[in-house]
Amino acid sequence: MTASTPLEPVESFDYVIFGATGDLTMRKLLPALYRRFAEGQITADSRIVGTARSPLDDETYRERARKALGEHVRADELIDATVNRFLRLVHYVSLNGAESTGNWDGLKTLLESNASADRVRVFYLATAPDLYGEIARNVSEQGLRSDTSRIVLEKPIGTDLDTARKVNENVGRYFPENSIFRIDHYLGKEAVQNIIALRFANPMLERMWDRESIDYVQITAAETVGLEGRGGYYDGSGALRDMIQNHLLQVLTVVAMERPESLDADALRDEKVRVLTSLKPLDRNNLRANVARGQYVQGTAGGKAVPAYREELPGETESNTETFVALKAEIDNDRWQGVPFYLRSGKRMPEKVTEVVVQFRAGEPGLFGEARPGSRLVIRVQPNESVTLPLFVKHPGNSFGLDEVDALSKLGQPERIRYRDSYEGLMLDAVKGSPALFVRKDETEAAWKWVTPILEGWSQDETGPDSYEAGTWGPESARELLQQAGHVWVEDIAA
Ligand SMILES: NC(=O)C1=CN([C@@H]2O[C@H](COP(=O)(O)OP(=O)(O)OC[C@H]3O[C@@H](n4cnc5c(N)ncnc54)[C@H](OP(=O)(O)O)[C@@H]3O)[C@@H](O)[C@H]2O)C=CC1
Ligand SMILES: O=C1O[C@H](COP(=O)(O)O)[C@@H](O)[C@H](O)[C@H]1O
Repeated sequence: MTASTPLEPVESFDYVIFGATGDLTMRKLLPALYRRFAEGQITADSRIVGTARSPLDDETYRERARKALGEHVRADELIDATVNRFLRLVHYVSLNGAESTGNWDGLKTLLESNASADRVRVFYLATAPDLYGEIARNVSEQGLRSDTSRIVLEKPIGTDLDTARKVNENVGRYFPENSIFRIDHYLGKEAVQNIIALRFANPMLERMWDRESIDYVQITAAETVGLEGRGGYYDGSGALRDMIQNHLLQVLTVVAMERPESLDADALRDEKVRVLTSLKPLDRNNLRANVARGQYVQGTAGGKAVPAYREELPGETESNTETFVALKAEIDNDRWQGVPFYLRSGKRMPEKVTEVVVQFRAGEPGLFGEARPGSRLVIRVQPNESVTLPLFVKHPGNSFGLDEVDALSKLGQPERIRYRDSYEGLMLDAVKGSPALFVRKDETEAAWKWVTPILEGWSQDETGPDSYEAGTWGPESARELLQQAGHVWVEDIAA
């Protein structure tokens, strides 16, 4: 299997991962670095230094890493000799990142050995976010931060506006904003980046991308999985914080932003912030009409009976955490006034699908009889990335009957081309110091500013989430949300 374009090697680097024994590192970060190493983008003298509190030596950590690659990299991408060469890059330092005592000297000695002073250092924080400030402080005060250092922050940045500001402030004391890379892996997805190309490289679409032509937009990120052992984290989070505040709002900004002056990081991010700050506020006064929340009960997933959310939680039965959210967002600007953006994400849905559906307005009655239904542009983010835009054409024969055909179908790549995992490109962008696909401080705070009143409204509403059966598209209230405006979710159109 080949990848889309050959990759240029990046300069040698040291990648220090805090939280190196955790799920994210094992499932996403190490596999991403391995794949880029296998493709020749990472030089053999680069180093990947895992740190966590667990007392492990290099060899034990490498064996864990080998096992993780075996589990999370596809068999046809795993080559023993390449894995062995990759593992030579991997080191481990046992360290409590939140404490100033401990083996910081060990980490420093390792980083300073056999490396020039200006070698790029990336500190990737894959721990709980309440440790970010302390880790940033220690990295800085222990003299590990250089002019060519960057710090990558995993989501979630806080749990509401106040805590997000604190995380940003605490990290910002030790790292300048241009070296802080807030990762949102949805921005690393090819099909999300492709929305920018689709909108601004096709004058026809660019001209039609507004309230004159577009009736409404749907952005769905549906998952079939439930808690997957992450109940401790998820129950304190819920779908709004876990998916909407970050991933879906990021997709929304890319769909809705004005044409940026260039593709430079700040030009793009300025436009994205403008979208976020133009979102009409949702709060307890208008929540019921604009937001539906749900929690799954027993049902079926992948042909198997699955338990209710509350039964999946360790020892907890009364949780009111939402595993599904659907909401209507409106953007208060000239381009989008009156156009609903329906956002929806949930666990235990019938299928794993992330999709943007742009519903164009219906036509007038005319030559072909009744008003023609509006076209629907469907941008499939995952799986099977594609873009489809059905058009009506004349049915072959003497009469003017119509057929619907996919005029623009499957921009997805030929079969043998591998769409790279979203973490791969982003992790290497951090090495290159390219922040365009990372979230700026004001973006993350603007997103929290919009989301926090929803959380506050819910906390004052004792009704809790509506139930939905696992394996369905969420509670009835999600359908009703669209029905008010005569709209329907895409699966109901197809049904
Ligand atoms: N897992 C996922 O799919 C995703 C996770 N995230 C976010 O990434 C972060 C990590 O998630 P995940 O890997 O699932 O979490 P885990 O609980 O699996 O891992 C946490 C890691 O942090 C380490 N750790 C905890 N305390 C300290 C400390 N004081 N100093 C140094 N290391 C410490 C732990 O190791 P030890 O106990 O040995 O110290 C462990 O390696 C979280 O913020 C999560 O929300 C974001 C997107 C997806
Ligand atoms: O950030 C997260 O994303 C995943 C979904 O990511 P995807 O790339 O598979 O769509 C989600 O399962 C997880 O709960 C959330 O923390």
